[in-house]
Amino acid sequence: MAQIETFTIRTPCSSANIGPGFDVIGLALSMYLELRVTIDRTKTKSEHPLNCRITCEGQGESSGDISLDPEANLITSVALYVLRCHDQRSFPCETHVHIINPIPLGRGLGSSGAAVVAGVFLGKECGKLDHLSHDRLFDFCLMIERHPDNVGAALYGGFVGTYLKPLTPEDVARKEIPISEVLPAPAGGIDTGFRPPAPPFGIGHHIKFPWAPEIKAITIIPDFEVATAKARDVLPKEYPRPDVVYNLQRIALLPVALGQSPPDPDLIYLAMQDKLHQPYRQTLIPGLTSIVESMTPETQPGLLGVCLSGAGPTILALATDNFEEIAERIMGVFKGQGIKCDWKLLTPAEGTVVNR
Ligand SMILES: Nc1ncnc2c1ncn2[C@@H]1O[C@H](COP(=O)(O)OP(=O)(O)O)[C@@H](O)[C@H]1O
Ligand SMILES: N[C@@H](CCOP(=O)(O)O)C(=O)O
Repeated sequence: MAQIETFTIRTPCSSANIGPGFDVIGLALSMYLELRVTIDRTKTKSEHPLNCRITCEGQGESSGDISLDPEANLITSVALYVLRCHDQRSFPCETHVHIINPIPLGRGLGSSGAAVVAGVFLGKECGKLDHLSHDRLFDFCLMIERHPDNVGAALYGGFVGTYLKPLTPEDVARKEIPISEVLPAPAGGIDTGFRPPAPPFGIGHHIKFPWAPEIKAITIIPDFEVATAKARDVLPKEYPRPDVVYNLQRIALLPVALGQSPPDPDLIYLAMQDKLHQPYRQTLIPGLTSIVESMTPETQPGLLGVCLSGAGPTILALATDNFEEIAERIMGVFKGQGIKCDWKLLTPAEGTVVNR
């Protein structure tokens, strides 16, 4: 066995929902979280907690939002969860994880989903847990990120529909245990012999949809964060039946509409409408309703459809042309609310890749 082992893990960001597909649809996009990992097996003792040194560059580096404590950092705490479910208490001595993160945090581009997916792969690689398939890793992800759309896209790549299998009552109880029992707070798990609950088998599933090659994703990223948990708290517990039917009608169209080449702008525009989450999130994202309602393929050549990306505040506009003009128009609405933005043109991406 090589004494110094190195590998990289590359996980895409994602845009979830794409309008009506709340907690179902995900699209992996071409901006990647990368982990550069070195395991120095010549060392027998480490000065770092849990044998792991973390360094970080990119988003979250200067703000301190990405913790360098292996039990607090989302990526390494997820890796520890996988390791501890397999009776390995810590990282191999001595592990260095360098995080390169271009994905803006708390903006609706799946930064936490990417961190969770990269984390399960990190646990698998560090623990030499070769028997863990992608589908089993998906189970681990769903014990942490409890909606499957972002993690499904980040893990498998492309344009995916995700769904949960009906579980036995015992397995439902195991899946829904509090997150604090899956990822204990720092110090809660160190050397206590605590063995976290392993996920039930076969929780999450996915299906890949086709994506027309002409369609590109314009992401308009406002300079403020909306924590996904907060954006879920503003949603109602119950919905009027006409609103549910409205979304069901559109979700039946969406995967077909986005797979057809050449794309039909009117069909896509219609298929990207939503009444289950966007109207409620308007309270957290000034300008959202105006952006979604004021732009159509007729008024904006090249535009196919526009929606909130994930829980926001990023706006996703799908288009075939005139990308800069469309981005400028959306940024203009945010500017009217005193909000600065950045924008990026992205394309569908493959799922997580490990390179050794
Ligand atoms: N690369 C990363 N490393 C560690 N933690 C991360 C990373 N990316 C995201 N996170 C955690 O996830 C949080 C953002 O999650 P969330 O509110 O779900 O927003 P998003 O829409 O970006 O997924 C961050 O504040 C941070 O705690
Ligand atoms: N379906 C979820 C997706 C959250 O995505 P994120 O990128 O904002 O984490 C939701 O809409 O809450």
